[in-house]
Amino acid sequence: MARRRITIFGATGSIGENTVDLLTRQGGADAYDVVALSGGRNVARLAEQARALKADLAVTAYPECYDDLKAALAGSSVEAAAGTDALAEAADRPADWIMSAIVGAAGLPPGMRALKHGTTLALANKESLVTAGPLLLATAKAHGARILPVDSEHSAIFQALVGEEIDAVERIIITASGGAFRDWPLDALANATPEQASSHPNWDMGQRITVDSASMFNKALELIETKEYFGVDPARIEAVVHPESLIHALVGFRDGAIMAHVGPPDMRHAIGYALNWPDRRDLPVARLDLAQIGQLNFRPACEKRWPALRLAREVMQAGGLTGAAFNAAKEAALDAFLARRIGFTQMAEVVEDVLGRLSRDSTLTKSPLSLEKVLEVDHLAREAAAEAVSALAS
Ligand SMILES: NC(=O)C1=CN([C@@H]2O[C@H](COP(=O)(O)OP(=O)(O)OC[C@H]3O[C@@H](n4cnc5c(N)ncnc54)[C@H](OP(=O)(O)O)[C@@H]3O)[C@@H](O)[C@H]2O)C=CC1
Ligand SMILES: CC(=O)[C@@H](O)[C@H](O)COP(=O)(O)O
Ligand SMILES: [Mn+2]
Repeated sequence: MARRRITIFGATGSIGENTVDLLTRQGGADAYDVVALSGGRNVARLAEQARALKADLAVTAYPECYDDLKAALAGSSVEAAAGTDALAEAADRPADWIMSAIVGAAGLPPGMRALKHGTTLALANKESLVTAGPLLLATAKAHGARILPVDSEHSAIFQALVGEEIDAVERIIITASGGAFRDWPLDALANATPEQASSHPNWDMGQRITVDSASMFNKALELIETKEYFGVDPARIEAVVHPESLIHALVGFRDGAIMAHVGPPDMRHAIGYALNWPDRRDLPVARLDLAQIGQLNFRPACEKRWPALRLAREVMQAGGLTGAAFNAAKEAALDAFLARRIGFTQMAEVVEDVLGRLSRDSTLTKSPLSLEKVLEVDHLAREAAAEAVSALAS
């Protein structure tokens, strides 16, 4: 088999590090041609990864970090670059498999750009589908590109659907751990701190998705992601709380059968599946001892405790650019919570407020979907969220 050319956007993050780990275990620079790695502020780690994998190019998203990256790469053959244009240029470099693992809406433009070259995009960045799902899929189709899901639930659904027709699907169920505050009394949530919200019961992930897990905004994004990627009617998509995070998703078929994907909470499974697809290779993940586990638990995902789930239903119903507004408002609310400007439960209030304001005219539902329009709505929603945060914080 020809050596594959690989690029990783977001290499220094949690998904990025797991991807680098798998590539290294599968032969690293001896087995792959690493085209480009991108990171943000952690340029020391980015340079280390780029040297180890003999990458052609290392890009930091931040121009002010360029000098440090250049210095960290001194004496190596790795080219250094910085900024949004450099990310776009990295996406233009021919690659066979690209990991999209930047966090937030910032991950959308490089992924979109890469799809125009007909690549395979391993998509961890769920925000791309939430903000611009139909556009992303249409771009992939128009350019003969492929999108492979990496989010654990969506990889699980994808695997459960191998050999099946989507018409045979009756329901899709994604599981939710319930996050850091699953067992907290409802009235204690308002005083939850960023430190408390930043600890996940089962998964080791970046801080932002970990807090989103506690607020259920992660599951809200994933409901929308399911609708966009698999094209299933939202009424057929459910979330259920499963505290053990061992079943990642279940697909129910019209004959009543349910196929569940079971595995340890280790993202190297979903990343490795996408990396080796359509083959399966040995992966360094724990093997489950079901007798030892003994039992698996499930409980309803309560919309009173987690209003993000109700908001996700509204977003799926409205469609169009509503997902872009929802995600941007959520990102701004999360920033405000992490900065201690608003409380934990106020994040959902901010998002609901922004959706209410931006839905007053038909911009979100009637405008044609383009990258420019998504970025415009993203900007408007962040402005509206800043006002909502100021009102709550004053
Ligand atoms: N972590 C997980 O297990 C899972 C994550 N996901 C999704 O994968 C994506 C990545 O998550 P995760 O790895 O946890 O995130 P991390 O915060 O751990 O990593 C994010 C990566 O993006 C870089 N980055 C941050 N901000 C920007 C920006 N504005 N522009 C360009 N690059 C930026 C970071 O650089 P640096 O650190 O150098 O500053 C880092 O490389 C998210 O969309 C998340 O929802 C989905 C399922 C599971
Ligand atoms: C690993 C992964 O895919 C995360 O998105 C995970 O689902 C987070 O756990 P929660 O179920 O707590 O949101
Ligand atoms: Mn997930």
